[in-house]
Amino acid sequence: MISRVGIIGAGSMGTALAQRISSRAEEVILYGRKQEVVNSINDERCNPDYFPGLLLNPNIRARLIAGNHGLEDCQAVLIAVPSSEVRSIVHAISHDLANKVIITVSKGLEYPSLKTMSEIIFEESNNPNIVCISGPNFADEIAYGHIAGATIGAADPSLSTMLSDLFGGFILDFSDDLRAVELCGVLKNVYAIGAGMWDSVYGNYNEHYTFLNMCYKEMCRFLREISSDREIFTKFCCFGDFNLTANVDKSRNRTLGLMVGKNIIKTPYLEPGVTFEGSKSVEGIIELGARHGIDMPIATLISDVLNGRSSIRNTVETLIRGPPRRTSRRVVRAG
Ligand SMILES: NC(=O)c1ccc[n+]([C@@H]2O[C@H](COP(=O)([O-])OP(=O)(O)OC[C@H]3O[C@@H](n4cnc5c(N)ncnc54)[C@H](O)[C@@H]3O)[C@@H](O)[C@H]2O)c1
Ligand SMILES: O=P(O)(O)OC[C@H](O)CO
Repeated sequence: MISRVGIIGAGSMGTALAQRISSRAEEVILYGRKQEVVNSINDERCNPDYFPGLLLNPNIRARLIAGNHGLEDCQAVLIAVPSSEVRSIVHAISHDLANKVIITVSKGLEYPSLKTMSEIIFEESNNPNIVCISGPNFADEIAYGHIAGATIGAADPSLSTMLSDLFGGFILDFSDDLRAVELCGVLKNVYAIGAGMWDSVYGNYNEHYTFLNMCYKEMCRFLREISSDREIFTKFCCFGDFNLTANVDKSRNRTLGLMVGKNIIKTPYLEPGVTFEGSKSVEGIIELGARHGIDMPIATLISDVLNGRSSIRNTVETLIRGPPRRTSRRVVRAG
């Protein structure tokens, strides 16, 4: 039984999971960067930055990440920061991670190493007891106790059993291919951006679901090559999270695609404080596909638009009609 859990990252997902699992643990310590947020969580049981209206459970305590006091007393540590921060954070707390279960929820890929979060965590901590939790999981709905499915990805089945109780509030499925579960979360963010881009040009239902099917086909082609779990396609980390993020405007990745497609923001862009994981992992997913001999035309087009190498309309035309054919042009001279 895991009685004390440390959660690194007092953001939307860290706070939401603190609320959700604190009903199944003796204590949850939420580590944040801002003293005022730590004070608010401890004094008013509220995280004003993310869930100002939510009264947090009384067994959630907050501490500053600096010094990570109390982490040594936790049986499990959950990493809930943007993927770009995982390596530096795990490196900083690695001495406190021995003999613990480490849980990652970050849906990103390190570039240019192309390593997943669990690969980074193992490199920095030398602790193999790593589990990924991933699925159709908007943090606010997690925080407010709504039903949610999630896949527990773990190479060691005993870890899945250990976490089944802690995450018993979720509807769970399981995979022994931890890396494949993580890569589902990376892929779905990329295609969510693409769905936003597409829907900014095409608003009909047939067009929307035609593109969604094209994305899911490419995602499954990738997973067939890299996943040892032949059932991954129907699991919450894959089908559920792909559909949630690509279809729902609450998704930051889908919203990014909509804003780019509507020219509301130009790329490359600086979005301080907002976690857009897909834009940081699209290049890595294309390169990882290439390493496995997998062509990723849709992810490539998404990258082209994100990086200003193509417009969304050209992208759509290319998707529908294929690359432009070279036709011999007869020049008719005027006069
Ligand atoms: N929000 C969701 O619905 C959701 C659901 C599932 C998974 N995730 C994943 O969880 C991860 C975290 O995303 P989020 O949505 O919680 O982002 P967020 O922007 O809501 O919160 C990120 C938090 O991490 C903190 N942080 C950033 N760098 C840090 C550092 N170096 N040290 C300590 N704290 C640091 C920030 O201050 C912020 O509080 C992402 O990979 C995301 O894909 C998010
Ligand atoms: O807001 P997004 O696009 O980062 O998606 C959040 C979660 O990953 C949904 O499962």
